[in-house]
Amino acid sequence: MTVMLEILNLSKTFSQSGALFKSKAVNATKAIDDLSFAILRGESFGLVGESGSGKSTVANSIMGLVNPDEGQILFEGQDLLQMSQNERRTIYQDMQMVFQDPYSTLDPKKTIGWSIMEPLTIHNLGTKEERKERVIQALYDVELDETYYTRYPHELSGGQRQRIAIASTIILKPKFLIIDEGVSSLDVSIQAAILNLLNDLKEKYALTYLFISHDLNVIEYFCDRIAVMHHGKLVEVFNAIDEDKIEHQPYTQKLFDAIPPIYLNK
Ligand SMILES: Nc1ncnc2c1ncn2[C@@H]1O[C@H](COP(=O)(O)OP(=O)(O)OP(=O)(O)O)[C@@H](O)[C@H]1O
Repeated sequence: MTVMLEILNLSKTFSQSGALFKSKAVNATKAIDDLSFAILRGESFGLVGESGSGKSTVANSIMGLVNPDEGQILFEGQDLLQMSQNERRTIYQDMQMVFQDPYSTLDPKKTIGWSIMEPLTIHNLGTKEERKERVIQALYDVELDETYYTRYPHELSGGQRQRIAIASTIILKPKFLIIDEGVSSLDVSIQAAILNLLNDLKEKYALTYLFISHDLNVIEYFCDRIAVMHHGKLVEVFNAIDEDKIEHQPYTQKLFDAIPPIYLNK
């Protein structure tokens, strides 16, 4: 398999109180610290770590929402950090992110159809009729139907809202999808349904996933390879299938030990 996305020596420090304190280490948080890993085309790559370990900073750096201090982010060999705004805009049709809280990303005053169509509108893709057709296709892709086109976010359950968030990313036909805590706020049975949907979409559209969660149990179920982060650093990367055959780093073992026994199907 070829490499789709490569992170090389990426670092980001946030100054807590603005530029005034930038030079004082005590007021700065090193959110990511010399991080390197590669995601292969067609895999589901998991990034796991406790809250504050730097996972969202990695996702936000990839999506251009955070400016890293150092390092490279290579997408199909091209460094995103060296690109112009225009070049990035084009590449973000191939890379999309499903955010943590779908309710906050859906405009409560707009119909579901409008929200799913928005990326097509922003990128000025297709005629009005073609856009509507693509929205309806995207609704069916996430196992909803066209009656949702005219509904509003408050009429939907958490799981349905997450399906809408997924529909509004796959409508651009991306190659690479980041899912940041995409199922964390959902009940366990709904989580499983969304994960199964993501697996179906992966197959249908040949997607590659970066799946981010603090929940090792979910990551282990869904991902092919797993990277563990702690205090902004990479602890280890391993194949999910080898999970119980290898000796893990103590921090990873601690995360495994914290999984409640009811979730362990061994
Ligand atoms: N915009 C910001 N300004 C200041 N500090 C930030 C900012 N974003 C993140 N941080 C800090 O960087 C560290 C890493 O945060 P990040 O959100 O990347 O971790 P995370 O693993 O995704 O955690 P969570 O699962 O809680 O979102 C934390 O200490 C956080 O407080």
